[in-house]
Amino acid sequence: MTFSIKTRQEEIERLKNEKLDLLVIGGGITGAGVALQASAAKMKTGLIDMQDFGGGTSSRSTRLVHGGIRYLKTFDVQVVSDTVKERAIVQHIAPHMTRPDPMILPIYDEPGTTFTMFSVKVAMDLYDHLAGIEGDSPLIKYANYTMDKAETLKREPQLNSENLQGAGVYLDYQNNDSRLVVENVKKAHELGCLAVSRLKCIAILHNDQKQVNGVRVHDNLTGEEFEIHADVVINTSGPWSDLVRQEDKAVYKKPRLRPTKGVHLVVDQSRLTVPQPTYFGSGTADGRMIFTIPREGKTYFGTTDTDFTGDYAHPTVEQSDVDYLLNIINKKYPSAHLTINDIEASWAGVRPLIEVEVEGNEAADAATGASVSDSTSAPSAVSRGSSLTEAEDGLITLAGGKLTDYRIMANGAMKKIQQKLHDKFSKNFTLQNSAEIKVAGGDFDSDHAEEELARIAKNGVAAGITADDAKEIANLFGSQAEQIYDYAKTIKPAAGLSLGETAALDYSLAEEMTLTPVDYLLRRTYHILFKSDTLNQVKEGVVNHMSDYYGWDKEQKTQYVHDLEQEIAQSRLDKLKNKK
Ligand SMILES: Cc1cc2nc3c(=O)[nH]c(=O)nc-3n(C[C@H](O)[C@H](O)[C@H](O)COP(=O)(O)OP(=O)(O)OC[C@H]3O[C@@H](n4cnc5c(N)ncnc54)[C@H](O)[C@@H]3O)c2cc1C
Ligand SMILES: O=P(O)(O)OC[C@H](O)CO
Repeated sequence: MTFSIKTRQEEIERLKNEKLDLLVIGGGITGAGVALQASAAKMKTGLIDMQDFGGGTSSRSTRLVHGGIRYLKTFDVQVVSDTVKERAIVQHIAPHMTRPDPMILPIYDEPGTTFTMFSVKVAMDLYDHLAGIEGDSPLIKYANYTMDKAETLKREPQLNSENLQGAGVYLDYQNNDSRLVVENVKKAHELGCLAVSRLKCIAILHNDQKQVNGVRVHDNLTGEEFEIHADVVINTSGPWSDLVRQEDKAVYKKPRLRPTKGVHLVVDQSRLTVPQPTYFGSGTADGRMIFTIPREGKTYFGTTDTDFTGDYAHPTVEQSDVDYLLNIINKKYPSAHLTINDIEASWAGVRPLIEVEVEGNEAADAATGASVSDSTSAPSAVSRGSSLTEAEDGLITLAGGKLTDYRIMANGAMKKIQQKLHDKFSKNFTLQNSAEIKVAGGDFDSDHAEEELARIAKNGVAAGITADDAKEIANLFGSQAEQIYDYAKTIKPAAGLSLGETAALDYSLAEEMTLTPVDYLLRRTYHILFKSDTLNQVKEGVVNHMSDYYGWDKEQKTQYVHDLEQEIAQSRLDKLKNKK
């Protein structure tokens, strides 16, 4: 019960009564990375999120740890240089989620193409060079190469052959974004961070010298409001960063973000079969590039990139998003003939793109060099860099960036926080090398991850769990699977769930601050997004088991079931399908 509803109240009492060195507002990947590094440096750290950890953009990405090869076209070389090197480090510290998965980049002779056969080879060579994939690199087996048209069609037969020139193949990594967040949060918590979800910052507090010294929060579970005091406060609220800065009424001047929405759609792999992740030009004048990615027996594809001014917590997939993506996919894979009825799941996320340079006396350090654009630029031309700023009253904001460079973004922020605690509060902390701090579940040999996860899964079978469940548990929870297998030895399967599913759920409730069925089925596991075939079988068992664990009354259980069914209906695009 180390990270659960049972510890949540205890930690709220500590947040009320103990002054922190650092408070982190926002528990997406950016905030989680800062909280882990601050806790590793033995700062008394608090991390709050108004939703579930990872409930924002960090569970709505393309689920890649990648260097953004297309950013070379907009000369975002700093972002590429940072992120392409960072991939191997993220794989090292989070090996159960970040897996090498070479990308095919088919080249078409078409309007608006991002690459030609010549430029894709130059880009891939630069990409590999920046990542050190050369010479005797342990990753040399993933060095890039090109394929001619025939080889490309042999590799990926469903691709449109018309105007196809060939393809590049280069290393990128698949990732489980939601679990990357929660494993960072769990590690931070293990290192002493007071991490509480469903706590919303509703005001920024100041001392007599008009310097930030804390926040007022609203507990979204209980309705209680209280203050949390800290020497330093950092705003890592992603797309909400401007809204949190607006709470800092004394110094807020203007927004700096240009939020854009990105949508992904999921079909069964029988409807669209791709052998490995594929990344190609949209074939339209918007300069976008689209991914098609195999995952868990499904194929997902995306993304759109459109300015977004809606509710950042509930970005929705619209008909125009579906039409855009299906039009491109059916052109690139002419034998697919996908329609909206083939879509089994979907998700929409909001990029926290930085558009406006800092203004006034804000101090800015380019964490990963957000090159500034203006509102006339196409969304895809806006930099994917991040920025680190400090307002006149001391509120620090770390925004933008990618999920891939979360660790180096946090590195930059930690140097500023360390300096501030030294200069203003005479507190000295030693920053740790976060490249060597494995996230929760990463305690196994990263250089032999596949073999290690297979070895771990065998222990699950020995505990009486089916081979499929044991493998899935190992892939999701990494070295923590051993704990789940131990659970399995002492419990009986819950109604409607297998022994493995029951043990994994028990673990998540006790050790991952999993508070709702949506937390579990959408973010801690792949059930809603990639396992729609069996979702109906497990969801009732999950709800009933959680209801017993939490002691929900009839009204609470009805509400959680309603929220879950709404999430599933939205993911399945029921509203759009019913309009047809
Ligand atoms: C469609 C799409 C695809 C992408 N694909 C990739 C990819 O494949 N690889 C990659 O590296 N990057 C990718 N990205 C970028 C990456 O997802 C984001 O850069 C990253 O997730 C941003 O994380 P964050 O922690 O800054 O924001 P978020 O994850 O949004 O976290 C901010 C958190 O702050 C919380 N919050 C907000 N206001 C408050 C408040 N007042 N009080 C308390 N909490 C608050 C929110 O609930 C939220 O959980 C993609 C982005 C999109 C949209
Ligand atoms: O921000 P974009 O346009 O690169 O889209 C996000 C990708 O899908 C993955 O990072």
